[in-house]
Amino acid sequence: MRTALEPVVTPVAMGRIDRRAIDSGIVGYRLMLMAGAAIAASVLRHYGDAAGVDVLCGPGNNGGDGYVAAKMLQTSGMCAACYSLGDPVKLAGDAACARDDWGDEILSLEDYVPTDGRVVIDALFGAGLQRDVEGVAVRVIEAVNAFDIPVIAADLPSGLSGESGRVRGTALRASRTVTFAAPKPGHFLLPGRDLCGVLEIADIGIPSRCIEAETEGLWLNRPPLWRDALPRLAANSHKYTRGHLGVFSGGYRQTGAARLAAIAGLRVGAGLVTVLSPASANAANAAHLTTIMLRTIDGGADLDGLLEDMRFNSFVLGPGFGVGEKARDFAERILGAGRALVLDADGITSFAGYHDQLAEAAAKQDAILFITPHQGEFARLFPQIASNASRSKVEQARSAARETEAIVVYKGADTVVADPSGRAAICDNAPPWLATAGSGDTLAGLLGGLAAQGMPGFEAACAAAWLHGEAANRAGARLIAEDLANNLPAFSEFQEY
Ligand SMILES: NC(=O)C1=CN([C@@H]2O[C@H](COP(=O)(O)OP(=O)(O)OC[C@H]3O[C@@H](n4cnc5c(N)ncnc54)[C@H](OP(=O)(O)O)[C@@H]3O)[C@@H](O)[C@H]2O)[C@@H](O)CC1
Ligand SMILES: Nc1ncnc2c1ncn2[C@@H]1O[C@H](COP(=O)(O)OP(=O)(O)O)[C@@H](O)[C@H]1O
Ligand SMILES: [K+]
Repeated sequence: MRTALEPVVTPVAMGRIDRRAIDSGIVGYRLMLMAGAAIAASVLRHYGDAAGVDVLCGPGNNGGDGYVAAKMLQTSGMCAACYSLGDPVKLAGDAACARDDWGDEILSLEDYVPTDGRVVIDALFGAGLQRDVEGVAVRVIEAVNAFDIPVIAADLPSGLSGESGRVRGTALRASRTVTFAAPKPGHFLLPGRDLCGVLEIADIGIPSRCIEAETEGLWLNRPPLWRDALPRLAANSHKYTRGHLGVFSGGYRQTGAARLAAIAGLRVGAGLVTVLSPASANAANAAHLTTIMLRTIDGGADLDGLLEDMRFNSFVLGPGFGVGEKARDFAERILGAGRALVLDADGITSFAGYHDQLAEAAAKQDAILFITPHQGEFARLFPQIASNASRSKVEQARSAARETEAIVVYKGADTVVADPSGRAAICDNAPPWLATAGSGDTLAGLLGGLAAQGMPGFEAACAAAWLHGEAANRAGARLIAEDLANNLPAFSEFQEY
């Protein structure tokens, strides 16, 4: 069985999905019963021998899920207590039904005290969190966090924005989070991912057609998103049909980054890889290269000569290259010649303040531009987008992609890939030991190598980011960047993933 795509939906889109399901004849309260049942099942599965469960219920439907879970746990023999934020008489709609079905005492949240041996169900706020948490909710959230007891969050840990993964004032730290129908960006974007603990996605009976109808081009970055676009070898493939990647080297003291990128590009399948080096760095490069070729490129005229060879179809520019006019000039010549360019590191910083010039170059016929900024580089190239903290990392990456006609790989533990059409994917497979010198250079090389093989841009960027994380997982925690290329999985491994 081939696993399906995994859409990620914003809380606003989730509201539309709920409405579609209800309009198609599914009773809204039935969805809440299923949601509460999924939370109760998780408590029983993981904390079935707890002394009891304290359910913290908010003023909306998230609170409703809490009352349903409390009732089910009580029915199954577990001691359950409900605490309400605000007057439970004011609950409306499905949440009021859930309160009535609970039918037992409801205590005030003011009176809640964390107790050792008991489990907490956090049903204060979910998708409807609109502003910073305040008052008694803050006090309770901080008390629970300090007490270190198991917390199962309904939909989202309270205080976490499902849209951006950011904290609104304060947020609970959950052991597990049970969300419904589809995950939200805040489950994967930092710090949200850390606050959710283990994520469970419960099927509450919403038909997949309702989810698909509201999917807004955002997915979890997993092989089903790009495996069909991976380069495939034919019996008559030869090295030139697999593409020729050129990687620019820095000066003689900055050559290692280019070689890391070059070896990754070769290992991921480019037919040929050449390090393009200033004459001053040729000796350093030559001393370390075997399969990878070396060519001197000092100035624009050398590069124009090289670009006459159409077999050079993909380039990496930036790692160790140096910041300045030369990087801008080289990037513009490559894009002007209609090639794929991975602009990384110093290449990105060189365009700080020259962002329009980059967009103009990327719009050239046949050019494909990838930019792979980490947070600091992103802020340098897109200061206005980065300073708008109300927008999620996904929205920031999408804006950057639109503005520069580029495929943006906005790096970090929660790398986001976005293309100018608005498609985006969030990575969640990168281990923290990937934060090591040279790891970004390797990612640039992987991407350059996939682009050399003609893989479409968005898919190539998603595949490169996922393979990078997977290689790091396989290499293990003592990883150094040199290990990444040797730990790449074979494509055949997940073609049936
Ligand atoms: N829809 C469905 O079919 C299904 C939905 N389900 C569940 O519903 C949840 C969404 O429910 P929801 O939309 O009622 O929002 P919810 O998270 O309860 O919060 C809204 C309440 O909180 C209040 N409030 C907000 N921020 C606040 C703050 N900072 N400080 C204080 N108060 C604040 C806000 O007050 P207001 O802003 O109106 O003053 C309002 O009263 C979703 O996460 C899932 O668990 C499941 O049952 C499956 C079926
Ligand atoms: N905490 C982390 N967890 C997972 N991946 C990380 C983490 N920190 C960084 N990374 C990844 O490691 C790479 C680092 O790239 P970069 O910052 O350019 O480093 P360098 O310039 O040293 O190569 C990026 O792919 C980034 O997504
Ligand atoms: K919650």
